[in-house]
Amino acid sequence: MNGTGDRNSKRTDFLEWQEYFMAVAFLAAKRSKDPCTQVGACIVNDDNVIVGIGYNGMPKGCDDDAFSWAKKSQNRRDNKHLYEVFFLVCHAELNAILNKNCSDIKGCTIYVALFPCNECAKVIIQSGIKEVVYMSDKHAHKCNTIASKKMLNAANVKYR
Ligand SMILES: O=c1ccn([C@H]2C[C@H](O)[C@@H](COP(=O)(O)O)O2)c(=O)[nH]1
Ligand SMILES: [Zn+2]
Repeated sequence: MNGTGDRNSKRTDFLEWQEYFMAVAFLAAKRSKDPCTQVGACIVNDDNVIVGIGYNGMPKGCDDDAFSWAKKSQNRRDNKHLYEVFFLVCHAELNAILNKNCSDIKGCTIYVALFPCNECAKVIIQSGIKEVVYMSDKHAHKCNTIASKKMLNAANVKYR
């Protein structure tokens, strides 16, 4: 339909590219087992072709049921964020980059549900991605997000 019910003319209520790619990122996030924060990422090239998708999950071979998803376990080694700094979980952006279906993602854009952390910013920069489009910046006040923005700025990776 075209938004007015007219079946003889082009639809007008279709998803714009950006809405579509962000929706794909959110769909990928639905695969995450993280009880608190589900993150999806979708990498797109200049031809509007999706070249990588990922979500936050335990590394391959690390059983979702054997590794802890807790944030504040008494034994800090059982937390998904070991010692608040190192992560057990593979982040959505890392997975999307590792899952790329082409040899090179230089110049691509990554759509993410959550602003990338410092670790993801490093991988984004090194992969040659030139732009980050994000939905939530709920950790903007945290050191890792501030460091992430500092690195992205220095490397001339745009974000919006
Ligand atoms: O750049 C990022 C930052 C975080 N994530 C994932 C990693 C975790 O599974 C959650 C964050 O958990 P909280 O309980 O909100 O601390 O988000 C990511 O994929 N990419
Ligand atoms: Zn990250």
